[in-house]
Amino acid sequence: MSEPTSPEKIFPVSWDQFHRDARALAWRISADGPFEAIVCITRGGLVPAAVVSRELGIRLIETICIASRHNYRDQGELMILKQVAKDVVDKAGGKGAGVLVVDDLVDTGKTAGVVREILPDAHFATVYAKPKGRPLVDTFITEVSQDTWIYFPWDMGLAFQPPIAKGPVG
Ligand SMILES: O=P(O)(O)OC[C@H]1O[C@H](OP(=O)(O)OP(=O)(O)O)[C@H](O)[C@@H]1O
Ligand code: HPA
Ligand SMILES: [Mg+2]
Repeated sequence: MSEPTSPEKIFPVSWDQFHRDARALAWRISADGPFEAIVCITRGGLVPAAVVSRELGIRLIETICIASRHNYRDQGELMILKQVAKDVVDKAGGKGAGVLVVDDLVDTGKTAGVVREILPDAHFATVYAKPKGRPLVDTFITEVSQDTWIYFPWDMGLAFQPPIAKGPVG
């Protein structure tokens, strides 16, 4: 995906907003439980998983470590660096029933599709969703267009903003 140029194609998220959205996700999921374990998709899923586990009182947290963007935005070959532990997969019939899978967002759905193959009966939750990946998630909070890039707070820092009107600053 090329760099978006118009402001509406850029979706920056502050820590505050991310916390609020992750907590809203926990509220929305709470009726679908109880869940025995969370499987979070690293690395992006680590942050919402911390918030959701605190809100829903889930203390068994497992990871599946997947890397797909080896070069910032360019999606490359999807690599599973660490699988889900067998005892978590084996819960409730071996297909992930009672397991909550958490990620920060679903974009093309490639990552979610791979995890769904491993845990077909798990409940899949992301904070944000883009249209292509949306059918793969059970619960999400905010949808953005496919050509929007979401900037997460852990990828950003404070920076000077030039005024909207052109011309010399000051
Ligand atoms: O729906 P998809 O097109 O598969 O994209 C979504 C995935 O891409 C990002 O992870 P990434 O692989 O970049 O790694 P990271 O979580 O370590 O940043 C994001 O955190 C999702 O896991
Ligand atoms: O919009 C995005 N933002 C950050 N990481 C991502 N990984 C896939 N899509 C995105
Ligand atoms: Mg990720």
